[in-house]
Amino acid sequence: MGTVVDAPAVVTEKEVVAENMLGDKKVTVVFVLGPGSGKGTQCSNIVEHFGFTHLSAGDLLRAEIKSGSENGTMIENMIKEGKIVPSEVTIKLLQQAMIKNENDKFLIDGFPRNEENRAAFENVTKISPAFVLFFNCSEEEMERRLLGRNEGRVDDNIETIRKRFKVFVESSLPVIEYYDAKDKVKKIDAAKPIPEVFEDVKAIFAPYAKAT
Ligand SMILES: Nc1ncnc2c1ncn2[C@@H]1O[C@H](COP(=O)(O)OP(=O)(O)O)[C@@H](O)[C@H]1O
Ligand SMILES: Nc1ccn([C@@H]2O[C@H](COP(=O)(O)OP(=O)(O)O)[C@@H](O)[C@H]2O)c(=O)n1
Ligand SMILES: [Mg+2]
Repeated sequence: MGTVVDAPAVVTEKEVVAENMLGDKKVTVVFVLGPGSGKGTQCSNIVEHFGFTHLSAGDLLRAEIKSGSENGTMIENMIKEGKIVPSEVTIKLLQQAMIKNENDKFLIDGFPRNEENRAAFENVTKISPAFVLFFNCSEEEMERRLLGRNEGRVDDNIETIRKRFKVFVESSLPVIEYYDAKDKVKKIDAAKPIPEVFEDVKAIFAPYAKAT
């Protein structure tokens, strides 16, 4: 009896996800990092001047808690401890928000916070950031800003703030180093007053100026 040889596998037409495409739109994504450094504050300015849509991973996670989602309790516990929520949860929220929005330019604030966030986002979405905006600020200044924020956040207390900074150093800095090796990091001195920080931000975003 002859050996039965498997027929060569038919090459099925795989769904090819093209780089930086979201459905049929090509998107520009900028990651914004640096804990308690004024990311949200500066993102609002960028939205106003350069026509980006601001997506804060932290805000999306907090909205998910409020919506009564089945993941709500888990997310709340992670935030209270300053820990990073599993990527699948955060990426789903970011992806949904990008798909829902007609814009093609997004500021993704507070993400990717660790290697798992970074790798999973690139694998799932095939989107690479145009660059990473890193607001650099000392731990002391970050503490001062977060303790004065007064938004009633469960994680803006000294104990959680210290944990968040430790997580930033251990988990988020390696992500910044990863992109720095690709020459994609634009580091900004965030210790200066808000308008001065925005002057530096403006210089970086000039190529994305809205056509008037
Ligand atoms: N350059 C700055 N100097 C002083 N305070 C700032 C500056 N930028 C932001 N803040 C204040 O610091 C707090 C944290 O800012 P926020 O934009 O929420 O930071 P992040 O999103 O990085 O945590 C807010 O109360 C904000 O008003
Ligand atoms: N990619 C992310 C972003 C936020 N988070 C959680 O949300 C918390 C608050 O994030 P945030 O970005 O709103 O905080 P700030 O850096 O803006 O003060 C983090 O400390 C994490 O617990 C997360 O798990 N994964
Ligand atoms: Mg913020």
